[in-house]
Amino acid sequence: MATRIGLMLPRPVTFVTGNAKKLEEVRAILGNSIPFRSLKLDLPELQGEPEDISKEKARLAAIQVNGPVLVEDTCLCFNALKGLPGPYIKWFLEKIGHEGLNNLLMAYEDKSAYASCIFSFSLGPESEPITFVGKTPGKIVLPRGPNDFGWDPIFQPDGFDQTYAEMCKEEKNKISHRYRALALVKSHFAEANYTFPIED
Ligand SMILES: O=P(O)(O)OP(=O)(O)OP(=O)(O)OC[C@H]1O[C@@H](n2cnc3c(O)ncnc32)[C@H](O)[C@@H]1O
Ligand SMILES: [Mg+2]
Repeated sequence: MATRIGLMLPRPVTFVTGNAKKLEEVRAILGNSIPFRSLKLDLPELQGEPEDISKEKARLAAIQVNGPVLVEDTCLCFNALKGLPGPYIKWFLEKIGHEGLNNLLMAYEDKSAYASCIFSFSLGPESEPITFVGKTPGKIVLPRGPNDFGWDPIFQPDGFDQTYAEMCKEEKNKISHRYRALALVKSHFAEANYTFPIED
């Protein structure tokens, strides 16, 4: 059987994020399937549509790293608010907290929401990033469970009685928006058959 030779990447892939919890989940989900190193950088984020924000982050990251990069942007979208706060969830969470986020939906019967994770992968500063989107539908509830990662206590995925925060990590990582997006990233890497230089 002929072996397909994949594109040899000039450097290992760098996952750029300023968020330690994201990194922890990405490590747990990817395991050894895609070798990567991480770099803690909080990149400036454009305003606009989630895919454009994620792509722009990858462009900036690829310039800083001067090599292949993976970044992700996470959104929490309320259906009654036509997808808002969406990519602005970080600032909403920081300013108004879990209670304020619940209050935003007070005027609406519809408490449904979805979490989405948009990974962008760029081969380097000259390349157009490719995006991979994973979504998990659910609803916004009063906070339940440990408060150690973002809006986990107020998001209850459909089909479950627990919020993300109440679930054990393994369970969240089997159904999460991040897991679903990373499944697409993994398929792309398998398809492209990239080869990586040995880390020095
Ligand atoms: O450096 P980056 O990767 O951008 O990390 P960040 O913390 O700035 O993250 P985002 O810009 O994607 O903003 C998403 C917000 O949602 C939070 N968040 C991301 N993933 C989450 C998850 O799985 N569960 C709960 N909160 C999450 C995160 O802490 C932020 O407040
Ligand atoms: Mg950010």
